[in-house]
Amino acid sequence: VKQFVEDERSLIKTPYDVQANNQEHDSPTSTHQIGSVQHGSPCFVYTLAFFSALGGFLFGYDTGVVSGAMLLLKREMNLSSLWQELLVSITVGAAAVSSLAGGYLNGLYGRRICILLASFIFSAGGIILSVAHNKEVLLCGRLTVGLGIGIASMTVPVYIAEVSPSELRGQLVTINTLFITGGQFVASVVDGVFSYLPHDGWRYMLGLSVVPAALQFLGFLFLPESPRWLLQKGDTQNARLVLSRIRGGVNVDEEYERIRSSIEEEKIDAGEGPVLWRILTFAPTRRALIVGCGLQMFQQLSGINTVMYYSATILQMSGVQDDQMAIWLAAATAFTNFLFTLVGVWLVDRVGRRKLTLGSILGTAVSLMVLAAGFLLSAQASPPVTFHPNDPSLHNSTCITYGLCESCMLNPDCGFCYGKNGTVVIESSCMPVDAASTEAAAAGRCSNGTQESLGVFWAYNYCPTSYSWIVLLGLILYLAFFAPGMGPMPWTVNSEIYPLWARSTGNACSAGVNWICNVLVSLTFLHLAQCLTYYGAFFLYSSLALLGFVFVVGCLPETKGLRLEEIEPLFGRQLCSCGAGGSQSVHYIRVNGGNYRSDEDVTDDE
Ligand SMILES: O[C@H]1[C@H](O)[C@@H](O)[C@H](O)[C@@H](O)[C@H]1O
Repeated sequence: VKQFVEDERSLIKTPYDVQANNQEHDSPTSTHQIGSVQHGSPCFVYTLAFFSALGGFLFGYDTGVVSGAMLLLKREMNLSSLWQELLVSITVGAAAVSSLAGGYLNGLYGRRICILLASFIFSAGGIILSVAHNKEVLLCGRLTVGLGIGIASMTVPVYIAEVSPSELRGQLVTINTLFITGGQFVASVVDGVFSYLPHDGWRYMLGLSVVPAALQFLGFLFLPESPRWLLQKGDTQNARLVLSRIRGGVNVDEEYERIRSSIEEEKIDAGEGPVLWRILTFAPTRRALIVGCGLQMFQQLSGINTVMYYSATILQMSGVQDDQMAIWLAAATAFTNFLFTLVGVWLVDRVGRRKLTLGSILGTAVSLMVLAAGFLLSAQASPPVTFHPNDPSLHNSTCITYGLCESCMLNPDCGFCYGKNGTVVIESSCMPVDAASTEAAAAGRCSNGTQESLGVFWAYNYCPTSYSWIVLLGLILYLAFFAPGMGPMPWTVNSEIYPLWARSTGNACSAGVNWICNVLVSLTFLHLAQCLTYYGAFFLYSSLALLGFVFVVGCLPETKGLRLEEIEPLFGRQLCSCGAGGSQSVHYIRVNGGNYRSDEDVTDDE
């Protein structure tokens, strides 16, 4: 530590620093031009962003890997559907709880310790999962990784935002979401590869997350704390050293002074009592919290995780019969999500957060309508049940009571067994699904292993249709619109809209809202589909996305290019009147230490 401090001290005295100081004094405008400050080489900042975003990778990997692992686990451990559901949702539930707790830990111990803690928890969870010998230990492992995901999901964007120069901030925080979708893609490839192993493939799937987790842990042993957090805690010397290190010595004094004076001003705003109470009772932070939580809520309510989770089914509807093929096509879906998030990284600091989010959510709503229309047309053309097998073992089954493939498919206990004459469906029946696998019927022509020889097909969760191309089109459009904007922007915007004193708690609340809505949407999708059918469910998501569009039009100000300290004033105006891109032309002044007002409205006396 001593050596580190010495090194850092010598860094301050570099010619760079002298040059920076001179420049600053020569140029009277340098502290007031929005986004005009040129920083030194961002190499170190990229390194910081990479190691932090490994947290995003683990978030994506651990949420994505479970669907493939479950296919093997349910066979090897004989899991009931309740246990399968438990193993999937306990992770998301734990993430919701720990993201909320993460706010407190972040404020108290700092971003770096929280990232170290999350990577330690991820490693421990990975180890528990890979050596698990029964389902209870598995559950404990899934709960552990969930705790890691929650802390990482709220800490990493905050850390990256706080160490980035303003002109790169959007891009660097969005890289975290790129890593989330990258993690989901890698997980689907790992699932595909290890699904060929006859035994224990799931141990590798679940255990491999230890590698990036350990890498992040080791990396963060050597990486610094956020200078903003250090300054807030009064550790001025280290804050100055770290800032100098991450800026390569350029413009350090200016940034240091700006953060320091903003912390001083914030002390006046912050008031007394618990942070959440102070956020709620101070208008600008209350508005920021509504915007942050609203964005996270609409991200999940527009159904990303059902689309990802059911992509295999959607693709099966498009005519892919083979299960192994469906796994690989689900990997293609995850890759598309990743690819379009890359577009978001490229766009965010060019077009700005507001335009990107608006275009994305509108496109998402339209794509959901296309998806719904595809499902609607498929349902209308749903083939009827024409063959009723006379098997006494089926007499108690509800499956044989359905008259259409559509209703048969919506019952998770049933599947559709049919023959083909050219493209026409013939001799179709609705049969109970095999208890061990959804790949075959419990009895009759479509029971295990006999389909091919009898020339019949088994459709679980979908109906044979000629409109599947519309559904496929909807899926691709959905990912193309959602991934660049609605995927990353809620995380990016939340990392920058709160003042320092409210940042940990604000992000904890909004991340909590994200995880709670995630659980809600995933747990209700099947019931929703049963009550409203697939097209009803997707029309509902589409309407929610449209509602989100209205919310974004009214409430999301542009934060592109602004320094973190310049963003709070944007929320000094009434909520839902922060118009498009106003930040570049309107200047705000804090009046008498209270609310911000546009400088045009403030009199000289004030
Ligand atoms: O931003 C991410 C990303 O879009 C992921 O693909 C999704 O699974 C997460 O729920 C979301 O928070």
